[in-house]
Amino acid sequence: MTSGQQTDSARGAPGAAGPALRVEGLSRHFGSLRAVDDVSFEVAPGSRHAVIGPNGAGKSTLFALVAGALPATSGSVWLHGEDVTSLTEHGRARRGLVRTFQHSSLFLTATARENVLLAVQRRHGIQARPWGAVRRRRALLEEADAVLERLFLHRRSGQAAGALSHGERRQLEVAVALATSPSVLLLDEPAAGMSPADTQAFQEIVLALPSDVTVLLVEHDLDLVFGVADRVTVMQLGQHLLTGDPAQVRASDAVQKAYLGAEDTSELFVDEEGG
Ligand SMILES: Nc1ncnc2c1ncn2[C@@H]1O[C@H](COP(=O)(O)OP(=O)(O)OP(=O)(O)O)[C@@H](O)[C@H]1O
Repeated sequence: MTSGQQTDSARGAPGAAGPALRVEGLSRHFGSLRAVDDVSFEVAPGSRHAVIGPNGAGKSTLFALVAGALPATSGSVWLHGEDVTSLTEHGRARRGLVRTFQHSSLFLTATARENVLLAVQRRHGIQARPWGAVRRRRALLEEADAVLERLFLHRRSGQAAGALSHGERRQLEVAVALATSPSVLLLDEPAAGMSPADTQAFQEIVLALPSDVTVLLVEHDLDLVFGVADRVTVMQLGQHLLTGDPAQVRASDAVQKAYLGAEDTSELFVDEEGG
């Protein structure tokens, strides 16, 4: 079974209608600062949903609240209709809400394949005796290789993670997350530090993710956001400004003013037609 071939139970409630992810009145205060202030929005199953906003808008804090890395001051996080607010990051990951890390969490001396294999093994609960029977080993390797191929890393599978380029490492981080079989994949500023060419390549990777994996992406790079997202949430000063489809967000005066703090917004959203 590959990451794209999962049981309904691994994806949350079988055949569940309703959002894959919902945040309801979510707040996080640091002293008197409301870094995230009463934010509510929903992420539809299978969506590529981006969270954007100017510096200090609260995106990273929101991401940490959703992932379970930071406790909320108030509000709740729902995964496939289940309230996961009280669960740790690990508990949420076990239910399918899996994040990548902005800073590398890879074993740099292990190969790309070994990094993915470890995640596959963890998913199957194999820790003490990783290799077991030959047949089982082969099945696990096939699963790891399928993930590497989906992430366009199969030609690099024998390379040590530390020998990969920055962009390839970011790909591998997604591969490791995908190998744990998430229903909702959280991507934390994947384009940070990437060259334009790497960012372009990463766009293809996000587009190639299994369609039944819901993706929530926090990202600065608007080219990447508008290249992959079917839904965008905009934050400003900790508050939810707008959730809409990309065209609505591009057309919103409020969004453009939030970014520039001014009326001159002509350069902000440049699409391929130059508009
Ligand atoms: N641990 C913390 N303690 C105090 N203030 C914090 C903490 N983390 C974030 N903040 C503040 O909360 C606000 C939101 O920060 P956050 O990093 O979530 O915004 P962001 O939208 O991700 O910004 P950027 O785009 O610059 O990464 C900022 O004013 C920030 O200084």
